[in-house]
Amino acid sequence: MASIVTCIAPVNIAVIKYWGKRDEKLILPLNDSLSATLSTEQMHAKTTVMISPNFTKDRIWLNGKEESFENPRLVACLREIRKRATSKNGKNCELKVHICSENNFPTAAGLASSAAGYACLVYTLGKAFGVEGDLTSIARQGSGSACRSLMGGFVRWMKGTQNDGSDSIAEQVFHENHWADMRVLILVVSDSRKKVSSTSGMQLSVKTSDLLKHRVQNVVPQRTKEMIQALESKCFHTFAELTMRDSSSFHAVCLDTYPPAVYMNDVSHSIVDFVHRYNKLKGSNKVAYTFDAGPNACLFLLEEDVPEVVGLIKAVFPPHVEGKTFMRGLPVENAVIQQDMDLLLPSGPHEAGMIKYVIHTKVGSGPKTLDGKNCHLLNDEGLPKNLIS
Ligand SMILES: Nc1ncnc2c1ncn2[C@@H]1O[C@H](COP(=O)(O)OP(=O)(O)OP(=O)(O)O)[C@@H](O)[C@H]1O
Ligand SMILES: C[C@@](O)(CCOP(=O)(O)OP(=O)(O)O)CC(=O)O
Repeated sequence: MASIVTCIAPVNIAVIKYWGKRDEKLILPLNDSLSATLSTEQMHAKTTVMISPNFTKDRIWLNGKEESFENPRLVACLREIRKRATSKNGKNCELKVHICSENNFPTAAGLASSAAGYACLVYTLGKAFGVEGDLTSIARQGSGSACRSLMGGFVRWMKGTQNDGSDSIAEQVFHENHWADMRVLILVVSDSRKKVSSTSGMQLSVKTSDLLKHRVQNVVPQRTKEMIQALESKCFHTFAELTMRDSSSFHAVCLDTYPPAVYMNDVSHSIVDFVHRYNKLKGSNKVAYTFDAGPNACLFLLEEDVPEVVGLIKAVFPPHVEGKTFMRGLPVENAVIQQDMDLLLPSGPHEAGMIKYVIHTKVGSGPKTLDGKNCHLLNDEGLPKNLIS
């Protein structure tokens, strides 16, 4: 008998960045990291897993196209799930799987698709094979940051000290409702594939950057403690400063890498400048930026400040085409405070189209199983319903 299951999983954005591995194969990090899981309403990976005695080999389709199963990270995740399933129900784990996955946002563009993608893969495989217990140590082997997408709210991935990685797991630090008015704006500067992947960028940093050693030993441990305190007490000013400092510390390591790994571009730096000018005008930190391995900005802010900040973003970085496609996930009308514009725009608005679109979202929950036949991405024969030839 064939069985089929479909799940969705969220993206996460680190406020204390993971950058550098102590073990490439098991994907063990050099430092702890801490992230916010984003709501699946705006951005998610969706994965269907079908197990059937009729299948002759394991197959995977990603965004409508069949991909090779030779990918060692994919193989590792499936092997670990089967290993865990063996001890429970020895029969199913011998059967072959068909996997079909889609992201509802750009893949490999620095928007954490690998995190949502591998979290969803491992979560769905876990459901299909009846595996219980911690899955973060398996998702980690798909992509390090994926282990943080298996839970909602604020999540900490512990570096661990064991050579086998058994203590390098992720845990929820605060539930998604802990800071209910926290909001997130993703400013998409580019959604094309990036030149240097996180995997190879961090490999080179480990080999060549002295600053990375300093970051791992002297910066991250203390900053992580302070970040947890700021989250606990919901002190946005401190949370914002720590978030911005950690983003800059990570990009400084990228520049200290030889040859340098350059992920932020001129638009990213204009966004940094805009945020600092705005915070100065307000007299405290109202917005925080963080950048992953790409030029796109992720802004954290409180709900009450969203209308003003969104209005200002539109004025400072005017869209090419005004309308629904620029602002996604935001139903409210937004106001701009015109009298403050001179301080934010020392030399007038930027040219149109520097920011392609903005996704408005919030902190959300972990992966979910979907119900109903229509939710599956595979048909009764185990082939994708939406195949791109
Ligand atoms: N839904 C998915 N299911 C399985 N694998 C996925 C999925 N989405 C992405 N991936 C894997 O992740 C890879 C993209 O990872 P990459 O780290 O290059 O980009 P990113 O995650 O968008 O960026 P970053 O990690 O810097 O935020 C894809 O090529 C694919 O192998
Ligand atoms: C900058 C980051 O987004 C790096 C993410 O790196 P990945 O998890 O994509 O790398 P691999 O473990 O090699 O797959 C920071 C973070 O998410 O913590």
